[in-house]
Amino acid sequence: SIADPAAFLEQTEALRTKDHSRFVERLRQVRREGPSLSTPQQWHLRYLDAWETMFEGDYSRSEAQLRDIIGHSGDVTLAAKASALLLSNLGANRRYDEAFALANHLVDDLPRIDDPLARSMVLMNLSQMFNLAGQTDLAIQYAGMMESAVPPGETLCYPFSMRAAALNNTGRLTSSSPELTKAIDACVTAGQPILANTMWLVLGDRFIDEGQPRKTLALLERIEPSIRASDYYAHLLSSQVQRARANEKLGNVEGARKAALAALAMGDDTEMNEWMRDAYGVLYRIEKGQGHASAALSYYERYVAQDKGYLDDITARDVAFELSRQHLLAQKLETERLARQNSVLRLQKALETKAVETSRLYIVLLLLFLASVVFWLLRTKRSQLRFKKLSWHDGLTGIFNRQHFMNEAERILRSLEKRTGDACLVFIDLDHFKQINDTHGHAMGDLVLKHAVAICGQQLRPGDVFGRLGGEEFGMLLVGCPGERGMLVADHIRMAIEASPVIEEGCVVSFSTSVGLAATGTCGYELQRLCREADMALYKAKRAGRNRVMADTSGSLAES
Ligand SMILES: Nc1nc2c(ncn2[C@@H]2O[C@H](COP(=O)(O)OP(=O)(O)OP(=O)(O)O)[C@@H](O)[C@H]2O)c(=O)[nH]1
Repeated sequence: SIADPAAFLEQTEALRTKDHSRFVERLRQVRREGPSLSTPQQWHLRYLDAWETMFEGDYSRSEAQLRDIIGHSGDVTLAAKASALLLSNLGANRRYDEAFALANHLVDDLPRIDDPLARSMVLMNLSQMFNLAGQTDLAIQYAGMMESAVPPGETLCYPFSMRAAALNNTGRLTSSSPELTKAIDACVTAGQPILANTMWLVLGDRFIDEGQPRKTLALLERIEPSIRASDYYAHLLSSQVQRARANEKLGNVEGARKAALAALAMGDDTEMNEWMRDAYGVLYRIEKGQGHASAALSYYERYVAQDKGYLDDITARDVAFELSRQHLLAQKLETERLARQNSVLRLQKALETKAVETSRLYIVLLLLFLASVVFWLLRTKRSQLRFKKLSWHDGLTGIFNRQHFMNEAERILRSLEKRTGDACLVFIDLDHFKQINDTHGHAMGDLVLKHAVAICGQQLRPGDVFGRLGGEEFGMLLVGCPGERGMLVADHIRMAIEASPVIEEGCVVSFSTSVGLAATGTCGYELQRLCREADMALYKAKRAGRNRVMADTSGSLAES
């Protein structure tokens, strides 16, 4: 019984041409015993069934089985073997277009087929297919590939047979060619009767062509039991035809006729091949030789029909091969075109990327430019402001200069006038400042000016305006301040200055100020008038002995 189904199926496969009847018997055994098979084993069994179906000549059923295996088994090796078998199936059915298309696929697939047996089968069928197409060089090349990688357990029988068959097709093979002898030896040693018979029959043909028909007959005598045992249709037919031809050559008319008729009895009339043609040829010549004109004509017509069919077949193969080659070439060109198109697209993409990068760069540059413009504008604005500020302020004391003081005073007076608010314009002049300069130096003079400004600043309120009018003379606009209060503030300033001398490097410099005041309440809001009045009051204070505050000439305010 079947203990190891996987091994059993392997062994069965190895027997398929070696011992065909045992092969068939073992397939029956599997059916009988029905061992449980894994999915891959089930597919393997289906493949062996397909092989046998084809061997028995049921090509269409075999084709369906093989296509099922190729499409659905999911087993690369088995699919390759099935494809190889399908190739010879299509070839045998003269479906050359499909056969060569498949052959081209298999040539492409070859590098991916690792399994040695599957690879060998593919190579063998490719060799056969190309031999059929008259591409003997290719056929020999694939036989050579088979030869250099014989799978374990296999022999050189297949590759040598393929090579001999291809050489036979070229017309270069003779009965003594070493290629033929080697093939026969290898197949006999390997115990491959079918392949050995194929080679023997080639030898038989060569003997006839070389004018040694006796040797052919002797050979046929020897191999007949094996041919009968194998029950291989092609051999049964071709050996009869060979016998007929050999007998014809020897002038053995009856033997020739008998063999030719036996051959014709095997096939049917729709069959077109060189053997049927040769059988009709032999019969035609026999009838003609015997003067049977009508029989001769009838055989001749059959002969011509077969010959035409055979030649048509050869043409069909050539055309199919040529077509498949053109198709392949077209595919290759298309692939190259696509590759070129791809590289153009790649270049375009690279260009687009570059363009995007460039525009990005432009944007960045533009932004940088804008940023620098904004920065430059800000800087300009800042320096403008700084210059403006500088132009508004006195360099030594930091308070408003004369011009800006006047502008500001004018502006404020305008708005005070509208709401009749109060303000006092106060002019302050340091007393005998020239003496300070002369006695203590100009630097000390500067210090005294700054000191005086600091003291005045302490007496001011936010909103008041303070500026240096020139030299040691200062101006103040006390905003929201009526005359009387202005006099008090001015006197405060005077007293504060008098009470805080400058002490510098052990040197004490005391100084005083004279102050003139003009109030809006008495002089109105006209700046010029206020200035005049304040100036006159200051003059009066100087004249009256300095270190005092005097109000405008309207006289309502007292001296302090
Ligand atoms: N150190 C210093 N001296 C200045 C500055 N501006 C003007 N002066 C000096 O101030 C002095 C002003 O003198 P005068 O106008 O004669 O008046 P005064 O000496 O203060 O006498 P009275 O005003 O009459 O009390 C001059 O000697 C100027 O040189 C300055 O910015 N720094």
